[in-house]
Amino acid sequence: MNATVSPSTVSGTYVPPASKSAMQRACAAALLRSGTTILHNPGNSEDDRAALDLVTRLGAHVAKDESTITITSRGVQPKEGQLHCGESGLSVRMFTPIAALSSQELTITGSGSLTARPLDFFDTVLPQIGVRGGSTAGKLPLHVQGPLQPADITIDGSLSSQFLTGLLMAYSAAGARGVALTVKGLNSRPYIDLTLAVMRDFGMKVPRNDNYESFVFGDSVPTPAKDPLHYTVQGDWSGAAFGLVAGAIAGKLEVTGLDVFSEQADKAILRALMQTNVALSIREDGISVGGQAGGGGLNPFHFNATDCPDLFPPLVALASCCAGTSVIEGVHRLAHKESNRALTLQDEFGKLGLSVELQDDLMIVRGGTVLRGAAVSARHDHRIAMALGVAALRADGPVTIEGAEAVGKSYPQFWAHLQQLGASVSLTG
Ligand SMILES: O=C(O)C1=C[C@@H](OP(=O)(O)O)[C@@H](O)[C@H](O)C1
Ligand SMILES: C=C(OP(=O)(O)O)C(=O)O
Repeated sequence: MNATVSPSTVSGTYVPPASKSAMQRACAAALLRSGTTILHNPGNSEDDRAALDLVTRLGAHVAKDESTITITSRGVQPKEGQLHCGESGLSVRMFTPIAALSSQELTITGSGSLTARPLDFFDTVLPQIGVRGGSTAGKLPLHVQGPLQPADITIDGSLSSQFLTGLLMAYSAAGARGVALTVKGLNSRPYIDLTLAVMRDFGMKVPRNDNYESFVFGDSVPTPAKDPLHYTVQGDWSGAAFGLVAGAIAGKLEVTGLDVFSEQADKAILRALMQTNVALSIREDGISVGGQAGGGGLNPFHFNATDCPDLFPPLVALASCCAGTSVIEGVHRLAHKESNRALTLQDEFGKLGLSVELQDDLMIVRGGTVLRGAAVSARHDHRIAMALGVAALRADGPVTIEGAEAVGKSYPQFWAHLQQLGASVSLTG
């Protein structure tokens, strides 16, 4: 599908979708408890659907109605030997240790960009916790046979926090006691805060976090959550970052449905917006962004995105409209996402005439000149598609984004939402 976005202004109220990071964690936590969980504001992205399919195959019963999803479980009891993670990095990395709680032999597969993403972490870690199997030359498919036995181990947290998320959940469900997960060089730290928050909300045993270097499971026994457990999935700061940037560069929006106290990493978009001097008001019941007092331009910004790497694409769209050079740190975190995002941002924004320079860990974006209308590609990456769609609002002519359906991975309603805000978007093919 192609999306053609013509220069437009946006206005009105914007409500982002449910966070797939929160939704996938909630699915895992619902699988791990004995009882019934009712998810309110459930997500419907491709990654969310992959997680729901995984919990079904791992033994839970999933029932959907118009506004909720009910998951009934008695813990991990696989019904199938094959697990499919779609394209979701979080699902494969979180559900692999969870699946290995069972003693059944399981094969874990995925599709698209996930088949190229690194999983060799499991080859060194699984044998230390009683799990046989591992990856296929560092990639999918994975083969595992548990049962996983929590032990004191040291892991590398620099490539991705998602492996640690899975281990924390699996250790907790296995009743870990008197053991510690030691982590070297953890990146994407707020995602671990989100994991621990979901575990707490689901009445799971939560380890002590010693400065993100050690997670210690003590002797305490958690109080089980009430049954049925009602859980509301938070609005998505990662998706909302695109809406907030659209408001900042091309109009004025009122954003609701976000928890301003959320643990989500991408809430940090607010810090970058503040540096640009955009008119911004942050309240518990909503955020208004855009419509600069006095009509002034946006200032460039310097932002470290090492712990919130998914913000790079919306930040590049924002930087394209700032008068001067913006610098984003943390480029090394981008190599193994749905695409190598440093290079795809450079190539695709380059077609719009934007200079994106890569210098070691820095991305240098020279904003301030009007983007030109052109044909670009989403490169099978949802966040690249959305960043191009938002930047196109301020181009000098239509921008056609090929492969626009990529948004389905995290935000299927993205193009419809942009249209509802008044943007000219036509979808073809
Ligand atoms: O745990 C999560 O929900 C995620 C963690 C981050 O990955 P890394 O930990 O690999 O940086 C992020 O990029 C991804 O989109 C979602
Ligand atoms: C990288 C992403 O997700 P995941 O790693 O879960 O596939 C993303 O949503 O940008």
